[in-house]
Amino acid sequence: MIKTTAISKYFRTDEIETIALNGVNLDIAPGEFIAIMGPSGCGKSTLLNIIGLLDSPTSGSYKLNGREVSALKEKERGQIRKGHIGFVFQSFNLIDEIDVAHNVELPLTYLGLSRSERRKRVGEMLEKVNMSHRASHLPQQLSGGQQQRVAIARALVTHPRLILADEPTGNLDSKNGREIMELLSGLNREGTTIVMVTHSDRDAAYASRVIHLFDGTIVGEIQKKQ
Ligand SMILES: Nc1ncnc2c1ncn2[C@@H]1O[C@H](COP(=O)(O)OP(=O)(O)OP(=O)(O)O)[C@@H](O)[C@H]1O
Repeated sequence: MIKTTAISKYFRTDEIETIALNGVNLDIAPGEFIAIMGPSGCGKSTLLNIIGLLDSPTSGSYKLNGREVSALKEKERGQIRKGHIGFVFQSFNLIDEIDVAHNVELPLTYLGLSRSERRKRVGEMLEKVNMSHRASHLPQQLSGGQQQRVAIARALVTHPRLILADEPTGNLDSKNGREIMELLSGLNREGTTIVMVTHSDRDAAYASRVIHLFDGTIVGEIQKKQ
């Protein structure tokens, strides 16, 4: 599903050049649950952003479902993202001014679905994350764990085959964090591929494979026995 070959990413600001990724080779099959770990600044978010087509590599090849996507223009990258990739962030990134149902509906407005189809999907997703009873609340009226469940519903509403999560439990207490991990784990069992950046060994324990990054390079990998 995901194949990167010798991916590198340099950031240039004035005179300083930062090498965020340095020759990353990664092969992820459909249905895997990957955790990416490593110290602060080692390139985890950069790698996730490239996998999610939010950014392009400076060099190297990235094939998503067999298609070379490393050098696509932002417009094309956006089109692939819209229907195929769901994002979950540490800070939830919900829109404060609109209620839960409208937040979850947002990604569907770009897909040209009818209003009734959109409503149906939003209802299904809120049920899945156990948030139907809060559909007309504003995000700020919810706990952190509830906001993250809404964010996951929003990531799922387009039925993506790939979910990318950047420290999804980073702002949650351990009980809410565990609930979010159980939710992601259940989605993975249903067939969704998940790539997650995490600092937490407890969260990484849910993954089928853990990849360790250091200074922009993969330095180790642990495959769990099934
Ligand atoms: N837009 C940018 N411009 C310049 N440098 C950047 C940019 N984004 C990231 N970097 C640099 O690239 C390196 C990798 O950053 P990245 O955010 O991928 O690390 P990370 O492993 O996710 O860190 P953390 O665990 O602290 O979130 C860092 O040295 C960072 O300062």
